[in-house]
Amino acid sequence: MWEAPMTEAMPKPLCLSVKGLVGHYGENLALNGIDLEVRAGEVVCLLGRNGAGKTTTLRAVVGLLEKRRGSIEIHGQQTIAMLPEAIARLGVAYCPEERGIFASLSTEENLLLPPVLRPGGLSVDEIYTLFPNLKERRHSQGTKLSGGEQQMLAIARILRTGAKFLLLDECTEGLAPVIVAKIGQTIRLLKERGFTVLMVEQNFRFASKVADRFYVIDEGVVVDEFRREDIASDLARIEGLLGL
Ligand SMILES: Nc1ncnc2c1ncn2[C@@H]1O[C@H](COP(=O)(O)OP(=O)(O)OP(=O)(O)O)[C@@H](O)[C@H]1O
Repeated sequence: MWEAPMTEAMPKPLCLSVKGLVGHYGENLALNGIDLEVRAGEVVCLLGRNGAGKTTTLRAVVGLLEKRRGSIEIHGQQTIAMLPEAIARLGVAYCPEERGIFASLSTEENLLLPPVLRPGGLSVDEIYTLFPNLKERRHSQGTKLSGGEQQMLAIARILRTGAKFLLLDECTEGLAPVIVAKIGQTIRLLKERGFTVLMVEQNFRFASKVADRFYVIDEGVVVDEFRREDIASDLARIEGLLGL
């Protein structure tokens, strides 16, 4: 049967589609109807002031926010009522702001901790090729690692699980500019290798170099969106929105 050829104009398949997402912490409304999309292979960034609802959005996508309603489709599958374990098996991994490195375990033990949930994950050797620092420090205890090494480890270990859709929460927070640049290189490399990334970032300068598209969240709703190529011509308005 004849099939239409793939053209550049054809959009990539949807990795994530969020519609009317409402989320609560107890009685407190944190998300008030979030709508957003992430396509396969994109790097998408959530921006916004403190307390806007960015982290809560990531937590809702991976099923960690218990009180959530609306629609969250991952690779076309409705996940709003699914448990975190089942969502993880769809190939989604979350790297939280606090990184979650176990102090009493070595770098390598931390690396081997998350279970492999799908085929296609990176091997330990591939991870060490990507992060030579971690190889050098593989026998060091988690707490002996620098902040940058801990962040690299937190990203590296989710690459083993087979997840191809990565949710990164403030992965540059508190890190020196040289390490921030390294994390930028890592995210670009992951994109080249076919990973999809949804990230939360306070550091707009950094995000504007790595992300393809942006959503601005305020008081639990998306109030604006733009593409990286729009930034130069629309900088004053964007900085105003972000309170920069
Ligand atoms: N564990 C929690 N319990 C109760 N309320 C919470 C909790 N975590 C966040 N909130 C509230 O939910 C709202 C959204 O918070 P969220 O952490 O998603 O914001 P954010 O945009 O990620 O901001 P930040 O950059 O400060 O992390 C805020 O009003 C916050 O106070």
